[in-house]
Amino acid sequence: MASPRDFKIAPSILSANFARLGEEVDDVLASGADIVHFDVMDNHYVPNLTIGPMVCEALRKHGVTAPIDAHLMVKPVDRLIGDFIDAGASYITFHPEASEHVDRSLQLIHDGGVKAGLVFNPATPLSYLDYVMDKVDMILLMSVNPGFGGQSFIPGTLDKLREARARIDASGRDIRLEIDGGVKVENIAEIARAGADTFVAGSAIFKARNADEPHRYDGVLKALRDELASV
Ligand SMILES: O=C(CO)[C@@H](O)[C@H](O)COP(=O)(O)O
Repeated sequence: MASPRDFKIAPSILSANFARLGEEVDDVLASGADIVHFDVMDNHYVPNLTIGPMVCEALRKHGVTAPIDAHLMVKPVDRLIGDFIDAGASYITFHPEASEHVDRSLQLIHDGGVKAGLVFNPATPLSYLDYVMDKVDMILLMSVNPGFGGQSFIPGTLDKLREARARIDASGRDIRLEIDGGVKVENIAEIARAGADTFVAGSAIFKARNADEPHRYDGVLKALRDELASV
């Protein structure tokens, strides 16, 4: 299992103010976040419509140098992979049931020099990993059904995290185990104990600006890290 030093916090910009997205990303990174979690929704695979590669590229041009973790909630998958590679994504993750050829999609991502991951909805079995474990750099478990921020963490995800952690440990590979949905100060330690090392949090962070500095999120990020330090 990852040591506490390996824990990473990835604010989901789905909950940021899109009218001032560049500043929001600057603010949350300056406040101590590690990774920008970039939710791509297509109103087809999931019932919501968000942002695409042009916005990812705009964040890079704005000066964002932190890793950008592009979570593709889209179907089909492959036609967007090249665009996100060109736009500067650091990780590209996709849902295996949305890809015609999972192995090929992973290969396309790696061919672009980008880290690749698979995303599992609450009811999607981890068996999709069976023949591609050597080709994933990240496993993302959804602890809500994808499409919207602000939902409650599905408790059954804790057992799935334990199973995913066992698979990663057995593989001996350096694979991040990311959790997404309903992550808050109150439950992040329990989620970390179940095996996660990378924590996506949207509403918990972007609805918790510092009381005295409206453009900072240090307070909530410190609270999340304090909880992780107790694990
Ligand atoms: O991908 C998704 C939802 O589909 C997530 O990234 C949410 O944006 C997380 O939001 P919170 O549950 O943390 O508010």
